[in-house]
Amino acid sequence: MAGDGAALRVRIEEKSYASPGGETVPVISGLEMSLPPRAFTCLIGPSGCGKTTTLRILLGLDDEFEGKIDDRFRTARLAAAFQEPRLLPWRTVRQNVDLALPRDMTDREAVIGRALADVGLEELLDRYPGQLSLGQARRAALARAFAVRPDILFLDEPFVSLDEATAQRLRGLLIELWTHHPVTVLMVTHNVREAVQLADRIVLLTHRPARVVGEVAVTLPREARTQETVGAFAAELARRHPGLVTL
Ligand SMILES: Nc1ncnc2c1ncn2[C@@H]1O[C@H](COP(=O)(O)OP(=O)(O)OP(=O)(O)O)[C@@H](O)[C@H]1O
Repeated sequence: MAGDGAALRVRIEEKSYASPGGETVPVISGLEMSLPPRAFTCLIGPSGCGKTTTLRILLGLDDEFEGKIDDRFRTARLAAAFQEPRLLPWRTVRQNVDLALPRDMTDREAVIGRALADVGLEELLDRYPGQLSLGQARRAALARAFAVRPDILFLDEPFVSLDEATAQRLRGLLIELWTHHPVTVLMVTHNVREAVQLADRIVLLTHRPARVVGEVAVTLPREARTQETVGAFAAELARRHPGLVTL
C-alpha cells in the first residue's frame, strides 16, 4: 500500500437493512471518518448503532451501501479478528495460520512459528481449535492476523467474554504485537476503558443510524496508562458524551 502518510478516508452516505416486516431501517447515515496510517483507532458507540456493519463494509464483506470508500481499502492487504476467533475446527492451529497467509509468501513455516511464538502458543501448534481455551483461541486469531502482515487490521471486540485478567493480558499482548509490527488498526469495542488503554484516537458514533459525533486523541503516553489514568480519561469522556459513552 502506498505509504504516503495520508489518512484513508471513508464516507458511508446510507446503509439500511430490511426489518422482518419489510420496512427499511437506516443503520448508517452520513458516517465520515479517516484512519491515519499506522495509528490505532478505536470505534466506540452505543450497542446496535452500526459498528460491526461499518467494519463489514470496510472489509468488503458488504457492498450494499451508498458512499465512498477509499480505493486503497480495495488494494490493501487486510486482516481481521472478530468476537469469535473463527478458526477452522478441522485444521490445526498451524494450518489455520497457514491458510490465511498470502499464497506467494515464502518462508511460511518460519513466519507461522514466529507468529505463534509471539503469542505464547509455540507448544500448541499442532492442536485443533477445540483443544484450546477461549483465551488461547483468541491468541491464535491474533497471531494469524499479524502473520498476514496486513496494511490494515480490523478488530471487532476481540476480547469480549474473557475474564478480566485474561483480557488484560491479551490487551498487553496486542499492543506489544502492534508496536513490533506497526499497522493501521481499526478496533470496535463497547468498552471505553479498553479504548482509552489501547488507542491513539477514539472515533465516537451516535445511536443508530450511526454517524461520527467526535474524535478524541488519547494523549496519555502509553507508559502512563495505568488503571487510574485510563479510568479518569474514560470518566471524562463519559461526562462529555452522556448517553453515548457509558462506563
Ligand atoms: N443482516 C442484518 N439484517 C437486518 N438487520 C441487521 C443485520 N445486521 C445488523 N442488523 C441491525 O443493524 C443494527 C446495527 O448492527 P451492528 O451489528 O452493526 O451494530 P453494533 O454497533 O456492532 O452492535 P453491538 O455493539 O451490539 O455489537 C442493529 O440494529 C442490528 O440489529
